[in-house]
This record gives sequence, structure tokens and C-alpha cells, in this order.
Amino acid sequence: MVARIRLVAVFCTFDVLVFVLCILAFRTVTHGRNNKPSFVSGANLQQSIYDISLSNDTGNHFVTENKTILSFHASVYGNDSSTSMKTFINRTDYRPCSWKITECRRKLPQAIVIGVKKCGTGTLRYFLKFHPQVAFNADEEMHYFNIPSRHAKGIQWYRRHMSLSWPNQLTIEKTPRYFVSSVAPTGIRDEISPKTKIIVLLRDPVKRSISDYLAVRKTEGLTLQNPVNSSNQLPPYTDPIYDIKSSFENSVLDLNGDIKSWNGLINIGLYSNHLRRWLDVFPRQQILVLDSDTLTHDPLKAFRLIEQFLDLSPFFRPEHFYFSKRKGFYCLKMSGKVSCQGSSKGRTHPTVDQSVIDKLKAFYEPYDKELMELLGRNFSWIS
Ligand SMILES: Nc1ncnc2c1ncn2[C@@H]1O[C@H](COP(=O)(O)OS(=O)(=O)O)[C@@H](OP(=O)(O)O)[C@H]1O
Repeated sequence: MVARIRLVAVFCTFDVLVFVLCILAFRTVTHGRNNKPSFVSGANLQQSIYDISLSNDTGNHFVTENKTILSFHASVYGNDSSTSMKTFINRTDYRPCSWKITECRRKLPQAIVIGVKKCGTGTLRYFLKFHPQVAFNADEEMHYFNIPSRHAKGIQWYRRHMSLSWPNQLTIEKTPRYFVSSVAPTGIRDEISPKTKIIVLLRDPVKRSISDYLAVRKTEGLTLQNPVNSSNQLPPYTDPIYDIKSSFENSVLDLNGDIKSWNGLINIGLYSNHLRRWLDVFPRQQILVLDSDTLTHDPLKAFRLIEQFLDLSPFFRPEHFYFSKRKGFYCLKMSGKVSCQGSSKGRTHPTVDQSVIDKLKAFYEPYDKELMELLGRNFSWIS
């Protein structure tokens, strides 16, 4: 009798073990490694195919952008209990789009971040991508309206590069070079829509030029010793050209000590000149001009303005922004994870000769005054 009971006990234990193993095996097959539903793993995902590593505040790279966005989306889609989210998220529309779903389409952008280079456009995109009603294009920058060889591929080529989006999602593209392009405003109006919303970030033009100098040096090395007119720059494509020397001072001043206003480092900061071209083509209320300082120091305010302008539901909340002492900037905090911009943003600026700074400030003064008149408002760097 005892032997039989033992035998039954052994069988039962074995069965329970098999049952538990089966459950575990089943979970492994149907869920990702982090116990997230399998759609979070990124296999079907059409959004953001490039892979920007995100880091937590201790510098450990732990997750890719796709995964963060999607695991965050999944957590909201799944069991987020916050009422503010529930009030605006249509749960059906909240699933990631896939080519298998008929409502998912690649739309031409309804809004474009046109610039300005080194004024925080990357951060704007990086954060705004988390808004559930936003679908950013997969490639970081399209350069469709400013580079002739790209433009020649046609508007359907451009559309094919947009992310799949739900009918209620806004497709957005960002290419900072559009701001200074002579043909981008009419191109966007005629090929996309005269109703396209335009977003521009502006930063102290002196700081912008130093930041740009570092960026161009980093990407081009010191190969741009002479002014380079790239083959893409034939008229009417009049993007500013760069002249980069071994120091910032020598890059922005010529041998007589005069400012090289044609140099991209300087020319891009002539905001009023460039903005006028956009105001000639789009109504003022269709252009949101943001002070980059607001994005840097009060990101919540900046994103509330953006949400309002784009008619998006209010999504961002104070707890989504985390100030990283290590980075010296705000990072995004979603589902307990902190993700900051990569090392190409927030580089330490070189010490620049004060006389050159003063000269540049004086040079930009009349343009800044024009900017204030044009927009009827002040900016943080203008005293
Ligand atoms: N939260 C946060 N994190 C990192 N960086 C931030 C942030 N907010 C604003 N900025 C400022 O963004 C500047 C880079 O601008 P862009 O993203 O427009 O550069 S780019 O044109 O796309 O290369 C970058 O300029 P530099 O500091 O000169 O590198 C930052 O000052």
C-alpha cells in the first residue's frame, strides 16, 4: 500500500513538474525575454528602424529606442491605470501599426520640423516620438526638399519612407536643413499641402554656431579646409556652404577679421532672413516658433505648446522629464526607464575668444531685432 502511494506521489510530482515546464516553455514562446508581449520585440514593427542606443543615467546602454517606445506603449495599452492616459487613448488605435493591418498607411507628413540645426531638433523628435498619436518617419532626416538627387526620386518615394500610422496618428518629419533651403517652403506647400504645419526651434545664434562648428568638425573631420560647394548645391538649391578651420575663431572670421556671413556656421543663424521665406509661403498661425531655451530648461512647457499646436491630446506629464546631472540635460522617463540623447548632443563647447563672441553678438543684433519684429515676441538670448 505504502509503495503504491509512493509511486502515485512520484508520478504526481513528475506531472506537476512537466506541467510547470510546459507553462514556462509556452511563456518563452509567446513572450519576449523580458516577459513583454511578443509584439514588443520589434519583429513586425515599421516604426523607427534605426537603432539609437538609449542609456540610463548611470551610462549603461540597456535598450534600443524601438523597444523602449514599444514596451512603454505596451504598458499603456496593457494595464496602465492612470486616468489621464485612459481618457484619450483609444485602446484599439494604440497598438503598433503593421503592414498587415489595413487601416495602417504611410501618409505624407502633416507636420514638419524644419530646423534649426543644433537648436534641439533631435531632442524634440526623440521625445515627441513617444506620443501615441505621433508617427515620426523612420529615417532620422529625409532631406527630400533640399537635396536635388533625393527630390528627383519623387514624392511617392518620400511617402514610402514615412512610418506606417493609424488614421488618427500624425505623421511628422524632421530635416533641419529645410529651414535654410530656398526651395523647401514652396516644395512642401505644393507637393505635400499648403496646410502642412511647420515647427521651428531657435537658439542663441552664437551658441548655435559654436555647436555647429563642433558637429561639422566631428562629422567631416578637418577635410573642409576650403569652402565646399557640394554637387548637390546647384541653383536653385542654395544651402549655405561651410568653411571649417582648425579653430572656431578662424572659421568665422576672415584674414581681415571680418565675419564670414556666407559661412554656414554664421548664415544659418540669420533667422529673420530664412524665416521670411517661410512666412511668404505659409500663414503665420501655421508656423510654431519655439525658443530652444524652453525645450532645454522647461521641456514640459515646450511639449504642451507643441501638443496644442498640433492638436494632440495632452500626453506629457511632469514625471516624464528627468534631469540628468551626468548629461546636464533633461531625459525622458517612461515606465521607470530613463533615456537620454546620445553623445552627439550636449558636447562641451570650446572656450572662444571673448572679442569674437562680442563681435558675433553685435553682428546678429540687427537680425535678432528683425526676428522680434517679424514674430512680435522676444527670445531668451535677446536682451
Ligand atoms: N534634453 C536635451 N538633451 C540633449 N540636448 C539637448 C536637450 N535639450 C536641448 N538640447 C540641445 O540640442 C542641441 C542639439 O541640437 P539638434 O538636436 O538640433 O542637433 S542636430 O542639428 O540634429 O544635429 C544640443 O546642442 P549642444 O549642447 O551644443 O550639443 C543641446 O544643447
